[in-house]
Amino acid sequence: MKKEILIAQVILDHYHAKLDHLFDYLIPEHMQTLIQPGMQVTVPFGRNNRLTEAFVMSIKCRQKMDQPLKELAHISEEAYVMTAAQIEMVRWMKKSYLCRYIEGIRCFVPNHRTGKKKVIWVHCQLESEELAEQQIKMKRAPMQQKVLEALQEIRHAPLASLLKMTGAPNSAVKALAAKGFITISEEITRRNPFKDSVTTPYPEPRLTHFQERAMMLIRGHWEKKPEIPVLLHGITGSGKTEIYLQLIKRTLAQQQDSILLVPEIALTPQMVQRFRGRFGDQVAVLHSHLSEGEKLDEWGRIRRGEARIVIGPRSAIFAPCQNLGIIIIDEEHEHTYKSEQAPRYHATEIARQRCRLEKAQLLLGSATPSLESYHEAEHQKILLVELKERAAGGRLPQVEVVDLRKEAREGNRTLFSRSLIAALEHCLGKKHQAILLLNRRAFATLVMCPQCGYVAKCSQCDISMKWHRKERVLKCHYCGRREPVPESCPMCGELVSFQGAGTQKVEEGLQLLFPDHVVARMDQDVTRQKGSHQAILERFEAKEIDLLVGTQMIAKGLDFPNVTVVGILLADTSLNLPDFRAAEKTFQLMTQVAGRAGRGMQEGKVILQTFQPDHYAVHLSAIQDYHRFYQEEMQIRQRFLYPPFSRLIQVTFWSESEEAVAKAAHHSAAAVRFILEKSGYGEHLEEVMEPGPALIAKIENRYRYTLLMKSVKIPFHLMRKTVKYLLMDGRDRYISPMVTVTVDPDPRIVG
Ligand SMILES: Nc1ncnc2c1ncn2[C@@H]1O[C@H](COP(=O)(O)OP(=O)(O)OP(=O)(O)O)[C@@H](O)[C@H]1O
Ligand SMILES: [Zn+2]
Repeated sequence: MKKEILIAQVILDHYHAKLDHLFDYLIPEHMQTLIQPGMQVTVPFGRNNRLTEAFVMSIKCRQKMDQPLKELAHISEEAYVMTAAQIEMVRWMKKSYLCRYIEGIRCFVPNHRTGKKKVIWVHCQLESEELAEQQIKMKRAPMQQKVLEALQEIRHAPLASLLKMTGAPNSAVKALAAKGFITISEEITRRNPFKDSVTTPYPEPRLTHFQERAMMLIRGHWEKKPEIPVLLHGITGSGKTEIYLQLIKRTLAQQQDSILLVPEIALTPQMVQRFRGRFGDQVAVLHSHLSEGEKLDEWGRIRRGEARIVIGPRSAIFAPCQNLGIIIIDEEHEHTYKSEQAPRYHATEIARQRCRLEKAQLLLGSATPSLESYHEAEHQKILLVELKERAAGGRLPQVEVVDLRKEAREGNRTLFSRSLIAALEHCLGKKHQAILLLNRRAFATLVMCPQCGYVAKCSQCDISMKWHRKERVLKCHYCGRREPVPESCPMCGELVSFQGAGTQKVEEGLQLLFPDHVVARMDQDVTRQKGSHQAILERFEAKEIDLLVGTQMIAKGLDFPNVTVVGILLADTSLNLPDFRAAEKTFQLMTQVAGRAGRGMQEGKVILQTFQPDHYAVHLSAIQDYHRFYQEEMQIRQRFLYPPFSRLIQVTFWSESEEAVAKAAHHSAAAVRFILEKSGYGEHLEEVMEPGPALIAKIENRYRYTLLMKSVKIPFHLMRKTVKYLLMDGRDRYISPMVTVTVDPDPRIVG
């Protein structure tokens, strides 16, 4: 009988585009019983057969070989083996996000180069009486005496700390070991990211009536339809965290793993504290502030099932849980769940795929769900469960909208309206605290009228137009439309370009207004250092800070019952972003930050300052009417065919030469249109928009152009395939080597 030939199909551990495909290697006989898909191997590659790391994606059987093949060199036995589900996910990611195999693989198998950390321990071998005796005998060796004295209490200690504690030299320890009084051992220790923090227990409260009901609905639903996700829409302060805790407790009881995603872990120390307070060491955190060693160790604990609860930002969705029971995504609407680098995945999509493949359950939670998720709930693709009351008893804060146009007409051109100052005085008088939000992400220069609040918008896209200083025109960066800069406001009077003030200016202004109170600022400038977020939040919690000023990083998740006033200094900064999600983002941000007020027993008050008090996102967030906002916004999305009524693909071109980048963008658009026309979609070519300079037209001296495609009539997968075929695989024909191209299917940030 003829023997079968076993062939491993591998992906090389290389990021080069030309190597992004499967390579066949013969599996030598002695490996045939050992090898499995998902394993890490070493293969000879290239003309001089350099040994290269690779991953086995599949194994196939052949009767004969079509061509001579090289043999696998080695199986890395200690390395992580991807599961079948993970291999399938990698294939799916490649197709969906147009990334390379290795980029997908590296999400699941991090490139941990640091080995395990070894620590030398000293163990005392003497019983306490004996020890005391020896100590007396050792008068002439005071250093050895000191070491023994230290060990009397603690019995075991890492060598390094023992030496530090006693001031003794290493020779003293060696001498003691030679006498047999102590032993020395080398041990692998876990680098614990929580080693310096104290965990206070977080006792389980009695669920409120509404929480109880929500739990029942969720559990009942999953008993019948475990594959259908749940959207938990709970108002701010409604106690969603407690629902997460309880669901995870059940999962734990079934010996299964849980993943809880949070938008940004540094901003949510309270969440981690609560989970550690309830579940202790079974909680692992994965995030970018951990050292490589800490990351590796946490990863190992998860893989071995020692830590069954994983908390982390979007990348934690790839945690190596081997028996996944549930994934919970808190603040599911947050844009941080979308990766802005290859692979450009969305954590919620990955979660869905993982849950499907690993038979786990998925819960999305938010006070302001993304339109996409709510839309799915409306169409029964996910189950909507609502929490409409605050858990701790308080009510939602009252919101006062302040019209800054009126304030200006009446002579107050400062950043602080009279209502805001009055509210802050009242708040501080009662020894309460306040949060002030200034969203500074206003990098686009807009044309706006401070008299009436008018903003120049594109008539085709309903997006605010960007002012191009050099060319003296207004441009829509979606469709490329150009318009002259109006000399005067078409609504009333004079036009000025709008400039937002920074948080630092606000901080200074507040300190002048309230010289006897402590003002602090939290934004990216102050929090670049590791742990500084937490330090500020701890001071705020300890009431050492009265007024906290910040960017949107203070809007989320914070739960401080003593905060009774929230000031939103300028709602317009995010409202005027040239992004079709600007209204949605504003509504979410306003609602979230307003939700920080009055979470305890005292009533909260919110002052929302704006030039556009009549904008639906502003007044609907003021009355906290999510449902009406959803309906209004959906009408606009439908009229202009934005997601969820279309799917977008964004191609970005980068180059140091503006000419090259413009040429590449235009050639690419033409090529894509040409193919789509050939495929029979000639009537819908307007779905491939005119390319133009990106919202941030130049970064680090490299010019950026974007090409946006809006799939409505042209099928999304066809568009995606066309883009991949032309602009990625065949890019050399249309695009100069000076230009870098990135493709983002379903972009979250457009521009
Ligand atoms: N069953 C309960 N009984 C008493 N207090 C509760 C209960 N559940 C939650 N709380 C308290 O209610 C407060 C708000 O809860 P939590 O922080 O979970 O709100 P949330 O829904 O996550 O809100 P947000 O979206 O604003 O972050 C917390 O201080 C929490 O301790
Ligand atoms: Zn336009």
